[in-house]
Amino acid sequence: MLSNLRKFGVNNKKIPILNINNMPCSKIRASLKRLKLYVLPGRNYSSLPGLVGNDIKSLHSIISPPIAKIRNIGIMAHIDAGKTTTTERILYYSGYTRSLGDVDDGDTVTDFMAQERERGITIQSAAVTFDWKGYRVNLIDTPGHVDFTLEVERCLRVLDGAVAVFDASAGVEAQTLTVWRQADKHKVPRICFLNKMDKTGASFKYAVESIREKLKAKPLLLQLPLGEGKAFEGVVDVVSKEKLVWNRKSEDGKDFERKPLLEMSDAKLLKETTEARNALIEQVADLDDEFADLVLGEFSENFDLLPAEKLQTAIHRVTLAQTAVPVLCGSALKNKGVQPLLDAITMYLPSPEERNYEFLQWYKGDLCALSFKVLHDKQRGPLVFMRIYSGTIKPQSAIYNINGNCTERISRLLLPFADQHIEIPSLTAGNIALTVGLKHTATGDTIASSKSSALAAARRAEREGEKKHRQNSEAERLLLAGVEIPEPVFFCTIEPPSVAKQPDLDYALKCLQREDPSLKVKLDPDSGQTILCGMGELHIEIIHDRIKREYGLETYLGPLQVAYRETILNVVHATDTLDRTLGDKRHLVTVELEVKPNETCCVTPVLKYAGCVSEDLPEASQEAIENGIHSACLQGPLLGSPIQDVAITLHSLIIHPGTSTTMISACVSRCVQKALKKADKQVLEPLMNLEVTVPGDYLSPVLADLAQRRGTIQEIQTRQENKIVIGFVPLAEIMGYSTVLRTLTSGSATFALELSNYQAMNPQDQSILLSRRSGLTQVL
Ligand SMILES: Nc1nc2c(ncn2[C@@H]2O[C@H](COP(=O)(O)OP(=O)(O)OP(=O)(O)O)[C@@H](O)[C@H]2O)c(=O)[nH]1
Repeated sequence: MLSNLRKFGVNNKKIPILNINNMPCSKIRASLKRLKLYVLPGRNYSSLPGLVGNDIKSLHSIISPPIAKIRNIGIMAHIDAGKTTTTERILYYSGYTRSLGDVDDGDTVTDFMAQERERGITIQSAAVTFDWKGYRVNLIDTPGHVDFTLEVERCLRVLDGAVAVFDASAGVEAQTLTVWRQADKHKVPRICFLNKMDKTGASFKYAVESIREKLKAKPLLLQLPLGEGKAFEGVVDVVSKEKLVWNRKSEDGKDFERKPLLEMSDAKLLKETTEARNALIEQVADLDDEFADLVLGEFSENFDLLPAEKLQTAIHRVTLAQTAVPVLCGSALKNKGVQPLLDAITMYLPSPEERNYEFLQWYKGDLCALSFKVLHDKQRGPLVFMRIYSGTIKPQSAIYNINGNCTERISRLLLPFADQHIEIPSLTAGNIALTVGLKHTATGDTIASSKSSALAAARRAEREGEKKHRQNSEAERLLLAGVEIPEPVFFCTIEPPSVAKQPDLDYALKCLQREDPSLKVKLDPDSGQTILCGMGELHIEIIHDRIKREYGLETYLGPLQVAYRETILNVVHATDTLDRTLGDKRHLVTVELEVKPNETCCVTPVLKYAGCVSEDLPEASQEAIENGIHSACLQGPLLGSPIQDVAITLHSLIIHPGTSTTMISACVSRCVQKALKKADKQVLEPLMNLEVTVPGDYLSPVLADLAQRRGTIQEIQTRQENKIVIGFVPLAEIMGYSTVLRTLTSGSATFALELSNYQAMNPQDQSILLSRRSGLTQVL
């Protein structure tokens, strides 16, 4: 049961999404860092400024807001859509910060990093908590760069709702699609914010259409813009039929007026808004039966009489059901439209209790939490951010980590509220907690109150699975709600400055892996070198930089290499015998097996036993066979890359009594390798979906360059002055592309990449690759 239980936590399914684009790493995080959200050494956490004396009531409302008033949200967007700017404004209007930050001013970030170094702490914010009109909002940092796909995925897992930010002049862009798909996967209700309405070329209509067409979503237009481009001055609230106009003299956008639209002064706008409101009511009524009954009953004659609150409640339900998405607009840079966005977040996005997390029923109110970010603080050790789904977390208490199968103790519990970290006595379901003292918990681990509580939950899940005739694996997935770990596609060697520093490097890598499970570290069995495997060039660069910055180690990276795979093209047979005497014991195994291409894609080999073998084979021997096959398939005969898409049938296995399982594994492994060597072999390379957005003038050089990179162009779309080139390109050909693209287009183009699949290399390219590799080997 326990091994089963552990499996719940490790959901190793591959998600084929990744993006390389050497943009600066998540600016949102940098901006949050700039907000001085860090733990000050030696700080007294027990009191909160602003609370006079024993203002227990205020403290209580800060620590335990009613769950219905909590919103756990994230902001997601394509690069440069304005996520950071919007976040800055949100934090400013909510009172979290006292001045408006400027994303175009890099100095402040550097200043902060200098401070960070001075203090010897590594605090990046994963979540900031603030209040807005009586609601508690936990804004969870979702990184903009999809080299950190796992981070995006992990954050989405703990969100109850999200704001998708769009550049109103570009509409839906490549990465919007990627994050939208991820949000779909995790069933996260969303609202859309069409930002940059002030920008030349901004088009509300175009952006809404692209949401409809590309995202296949039903936009609910809750606002209309008052002007576009330079003429943009505010928005019309369609629900309440008011116009919101920002005071031109107000530098920070705090000062705006809400005025009802009047027949006398706004006749045209009122007509337009009334039509938009009627359309909205009909649209919502089509999607929500309860609202349809209300509208058809009392208000069928005149929609104007329908109170705004009734419409808002129905929009909330529709948003929660994800049958449509509310759309708002504004300009974060010009400080317009952000306060109504905050209102919409609290009004339309769900509270934690409105999300239907199926696994909660198995915990029966006992503690269930997901660790979604681990940070290393030199003073305090690891700090773990947790989303509490059910039960209560308390300091000085033991918790059970299901993935790690270990019991750990939380020493302190902090609430990252406003610009403070408040030490608190407990935290309940729906909240985000920051725990101190957990030494083994890693990102993505699931936490229960005790081992017995976790086992009880697993039993309930299994019973439920049986009742519903469902695969147990599904119950496992739901129980733990783990974060899926994508397969890395890049790797390189990493070396410490001296052999004596190897243990320090191992320690640094261990800590970094706890924070970031998409970072894989291996030992090269031949050279003994440490190998780093990551999601992209930027990912590996950042890890390298962090080792230097946070652990004071100057390491050396080998050349970045693409993670190829191998497969075979024909059926092959092999037999092998291992006969060894160790001491007075004879170990004798004979294996006969067949290896053939598998019909469907499979990363790990499919193992079958021929009828005569399976009978009475002890479990330990079966395990030894699986281990042997697994280890043989880790290194293919062509490039030493993992073997995939093969099926192995064991025809005969003769084991001499007393033979150890290690010898069985060794013999099976050798026999599989023998078979693989005999087969016709094929290298598989990662093929990427590529989307380049380029001004029309630069299209030709971009296409010519892609042709040289073995790229295949599928489609070229036109979006205003830009061309969107959509196609495929092998990953090996696109390394360092951001620099080349910048040079080719004077920095005016952007691109997004996503892993499509692994595809067979053509014989010519394969032989070039193999000779290059063997050449390298000779040089070495
Ligand atoms: N005209 C205009 N520009 C904006 C607006 N919001 C942001 N920008 C600009 O757009 C650029 C990108 O803004 P960011 O806020 O950094 O966008 P982001 O989505 O966080 O970008 P990444 O972190 O790279 O994904 C900056 O130069 C901003 O000044 C807006 O409302 N109008």
